[in-house]
Amino acid sequence: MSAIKIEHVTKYYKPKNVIDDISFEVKEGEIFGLLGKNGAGKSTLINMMVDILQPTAGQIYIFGKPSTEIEVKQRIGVLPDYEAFYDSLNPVEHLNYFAKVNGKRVTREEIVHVLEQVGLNKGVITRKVKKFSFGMKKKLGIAQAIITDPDLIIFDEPTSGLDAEAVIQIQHLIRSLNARGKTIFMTSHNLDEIEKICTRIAILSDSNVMNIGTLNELRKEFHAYTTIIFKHLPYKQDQLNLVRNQIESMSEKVIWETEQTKVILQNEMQIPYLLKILVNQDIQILRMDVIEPSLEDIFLGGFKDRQLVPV
Ligand SMILES: Nc1ncnc2c1ncn2[C@@H]1O[C@H](COP(=O)(O)OP(=O)(O)OP(=O)(O)O)[C@@H](O)[C@H]1O
Repeated sequence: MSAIKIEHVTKYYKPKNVIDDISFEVKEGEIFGLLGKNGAGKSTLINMMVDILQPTAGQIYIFGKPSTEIEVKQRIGVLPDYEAFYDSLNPVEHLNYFAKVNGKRVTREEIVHVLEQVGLNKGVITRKVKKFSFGMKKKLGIAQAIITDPDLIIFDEPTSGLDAEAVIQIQHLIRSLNARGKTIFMTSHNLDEIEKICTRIAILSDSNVMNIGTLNELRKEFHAYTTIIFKHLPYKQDQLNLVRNQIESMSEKVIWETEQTKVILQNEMQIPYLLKILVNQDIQILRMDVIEPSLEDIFLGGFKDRQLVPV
């Protein structure tokens, strides 16, 4: 069953649709990453999923039921893009109250355990939230998203503003929640993070999900370039002439150096052909590296019809 099903959803904010007729599904058990530039509509979409905002048109289903149903809401935990804490409570009191309001009883031990998981240790959990730093509030928001043990957890930029150690801790937590069967839907501006953690990725652009897939599928879809770098003994002059003609006829771009050649290919299926050229000309290869395009190359390189610029 799909954990999230978005069907022809539109959201109009004067003077235009910020989300314009988008449809996609997130399967149970996925870590699904939503990418988009500032203002692309990621938070608007999340707020519609959790029924804080109503779509202008379209339907959203969570675990097969309309997202407006109360029993569905109880299966979702969310870290929104805004803060909603009671300043005068400490984090233990806050999570206890939050869980109660959502119809779940949690023990103090469970709360302390969740706070530890997000990096809020015993030293700070008796402090009032109003004294918390930005990063501490972000961690509390993550704790709030998971305290009721929901099946679907939605994180809007879970690691933005956190220090490096906390980022690693939260990424580890997201993976371990997923390993326990939780479906994760997250946004992030950290492309390395999305690349590292997410099983599938959607790119939201101009109010439409332009593309969805695994990193490998996106690489193919965006015609991302593969770079081959090989180190070799210096070419002899006659070798160089022959190799140059053949490689330049198959490659987007070649950078020739005395003992290293960098070949940019549009298609990894060209690699065997490249190897054949080198072997036939008896080039003495010492080392070879294949550099796959990263999510950053894909995202910053442009969308479907704009191909990436080779480096
Ligand atoms: N209440 C509102 N009224 C009018 N326009 C709004 C409202 N909320 C958001 N918008 C507009 O909708 C668009 C999408 O905003 P949204 O916050 O969803 O983007 P985002 O992808 O989450 O951006 P960021 O990465 O900066 O958080 C923006 O152009 C924003 O100005």
